[in-house]
Amino acid sequence: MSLNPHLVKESFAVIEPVADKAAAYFYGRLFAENPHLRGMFPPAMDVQRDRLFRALTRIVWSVDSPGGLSAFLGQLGRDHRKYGVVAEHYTAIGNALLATVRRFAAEVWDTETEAAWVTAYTAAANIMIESAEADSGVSPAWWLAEVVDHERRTPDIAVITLRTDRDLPYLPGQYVTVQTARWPRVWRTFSIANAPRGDRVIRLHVRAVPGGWVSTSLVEHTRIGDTVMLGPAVGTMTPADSARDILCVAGGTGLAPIKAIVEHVIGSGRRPGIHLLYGARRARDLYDLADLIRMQSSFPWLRVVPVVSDQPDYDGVRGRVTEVMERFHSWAGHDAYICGPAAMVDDAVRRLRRSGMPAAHIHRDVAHGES
Ligand SMILES: NC(=O)C1=CN([C@@H]2O[C@H](COP(=O)(O)OP(=O)(O)OC[C@H]3O[C@@H](n4cnc5c(N)ncnc54)[C@H](O)[C@@H]3O)[C@@H](O)[C@H]2O)C=CC1
Repeated sequence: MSLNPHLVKESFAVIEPVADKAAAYFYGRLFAENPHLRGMFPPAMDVQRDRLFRALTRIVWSVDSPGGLSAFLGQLGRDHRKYGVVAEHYTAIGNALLATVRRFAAEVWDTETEAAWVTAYTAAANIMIESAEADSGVSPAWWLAEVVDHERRTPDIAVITLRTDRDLPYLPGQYVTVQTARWPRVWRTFSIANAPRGDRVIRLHVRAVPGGWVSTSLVEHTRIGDTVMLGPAVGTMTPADSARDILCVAGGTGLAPIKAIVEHVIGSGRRPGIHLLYGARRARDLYDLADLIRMQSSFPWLRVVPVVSDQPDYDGVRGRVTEVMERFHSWAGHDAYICGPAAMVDDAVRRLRRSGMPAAHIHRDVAHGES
């Protein structure tokens, strides 16, 4: 059977508007047919449902660009080891998925569409299974990490320093999933805010999101000496191998991966000009400014520009960080790294593309929610 991306996409487009219902049906069916799998998932499934659809959407819409997709699936397969997922589970998940798309895309469903989904799912599952198996020979499924420092920089933002029990390999700009003792089986993603130094130290910037289980637990209920669990590092916004100058645009705690990338570039011995536009709603939310100013004073090629959007009496640069980015400078010839709220990242990419920056010079990660 050959892959037929068109049929997969066409049927998926019918499901997207009813994604919530389809995800609820998928999990209902999965657990009804395989009750033993329920224990692998958290008690509350809302975030899990969104995640499933975000991953599925990404897979389906890139099903005909196999290069990037197989890297994504490989990371997904490795990351799923921490849940205890093994090869047999993929059959159960595939059956539930097929039943779901068959039901919700009934208006366009036929035997050819079914064959296209079976082929696509089998190919995707095989990549995930193979990469998990290859990884199991060389890397643990998860890491334990001790909290060695916990700084409450604002009432709702903490900078948390962890030391992992074993080396956790990562590239600057990547992120990890975190589970706290307070919420077993609930994993949330956070970017690593420091470049790797071989000392097993990982720093996270966490904003306690209202109703966010893990973020609130990390900011408000975590102390030095506590232990958390981490999944493997994933993510594709990593430093480009280029000689260009660098534009960094960070919104709120989206600063974390940007800081890791800047640290890496400084440590690499290169001397590119780096502009770091750091946006926050109010001056007091510029929770890491003192550290960035220190970096700037030891590396004269770095220019940090704090930008405040929602405080009219602020006496520095005011506005949304993306607007300031556009009126500030010409960014032609730069590499851009962008991280923050999804709408901010989209807006920055749109403005840079409009100004003529090639897509290949714009580095961003597909939004990963924290809460
Ligand atoms: N903590 C972490 O490790 C990471 C967090 N993130 C994401 O970064 C985001 C950070 O959120 P907050 O700190 O609450 O930031 P925020 O909502 O306070 O926004 C910070 C700044 O971003 C800009 N901005 C916000 N919305 C915009 C829009 N619609 N258009 C243009 N510019 C806009 C403004 O300049 C604003 O001052 C979250 O969505 C989080 O998921 C991403 C990667 C890592």
